[in-house]
Amino acid sequence: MAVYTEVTDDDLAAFLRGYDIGDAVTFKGIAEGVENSNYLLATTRARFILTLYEKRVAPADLPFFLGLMEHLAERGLSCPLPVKARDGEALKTLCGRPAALVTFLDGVSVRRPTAGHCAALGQALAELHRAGQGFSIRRPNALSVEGWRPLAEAARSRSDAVAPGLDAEIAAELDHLEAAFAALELPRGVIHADLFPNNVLFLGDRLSGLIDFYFACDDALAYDIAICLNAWCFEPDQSFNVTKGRALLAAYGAIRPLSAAEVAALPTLARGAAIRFLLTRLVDWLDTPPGALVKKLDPLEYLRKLRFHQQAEGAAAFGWTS
Ligand SMILES: Nc1ncnc2c1ncn2[C@@H]1O[C@H](COP(=O)(O)OP(=O)(O)O)[C@@H](O)[C@H]1O
Ligand SMILES: N[C@@H](CCOP(=O)(O)O)C(=O)O
Repeated sequence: MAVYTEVTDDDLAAFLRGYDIGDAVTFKGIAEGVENSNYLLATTRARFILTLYEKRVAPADLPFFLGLMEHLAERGLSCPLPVKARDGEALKTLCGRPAALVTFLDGVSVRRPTAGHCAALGQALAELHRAGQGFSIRRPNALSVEGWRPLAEAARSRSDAVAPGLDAEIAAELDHLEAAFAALELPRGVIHADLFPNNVLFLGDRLSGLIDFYFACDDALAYDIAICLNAWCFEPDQSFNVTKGRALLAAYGAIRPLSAAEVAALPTLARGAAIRFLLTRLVDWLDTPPGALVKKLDPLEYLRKLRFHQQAEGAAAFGWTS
């Protein structure tokens, strides 16, 4: 579920008086999502998403997220556009939480992406990276390599209960990745950092929008590709689908060609992307109390992806062809 903060009809009416977007017609909580409280609002003029930012989103980061969506939308990317209130501000407070309205995007996310979906995703990711150029606010990636060991420490005494030997396996991988990442020098820019299938909308086979920019940050652009290869191109049996990887990489490269250094770095970046989601899922797995309504995501799915990358040799394992 993703309605942590209940908004009453009176709260909503008072909130909407600050906007010039018509009167509320329907208002309902959205079950999907993990981080924030989301509501679908239809007014006499249009549909919107109302988000109340919950505890994992630092209020100091909100100008980055909202400003980024505005920057990308102005450059033609199909992403939510923050709606400004009568006072010109997009960031407001509602029920004691930071809150914002953004435009609603049509489309549905796909559960089982095809190679065609992966190609559309690769193109949109490259377009996002291009459109992000020139965005003036900086946000370091708190979940890049410097952030992984603290997560592992937070799980440490308990991770072997999730899988025997997991703590030692994570520690050895972090030793490897900390050295490998330190040696990378790659083009950087704004990345989405969580562009999983649930954050990409399609109308039929056409990609209609990208959502959920609340992990976006500055990092190596190719790290975003690695996150997507992990999230889009593994099959339910945990085999990597090279056809999907090739489709994603080729479509990305047609818009923003990869440098030789980026191609060479893909296996390392994919290992990093695997441990990043392994660790955040592991901490959530261990810290979420029994009976909580939030759906817990399986950390071991990402352990299996990590093991695949440890065995893989070069970017050809992802379907890369020069
Ligand atoms: N701008 C939007 N247009 C259409 N649907 C949206 C939009 N933003 C969010 N949603 C819907 O709300 C759900 C949760 O949003 P999301 O930003 O992924 O939440 P969280 O950050 O809490 O994970 C999405 O899966 C999607 O169904
Ligand atoms: N993509 C992450 C979880 C974050 O969920 P979202 O609803 O914010 O996209 C994972 O799979 O671990």
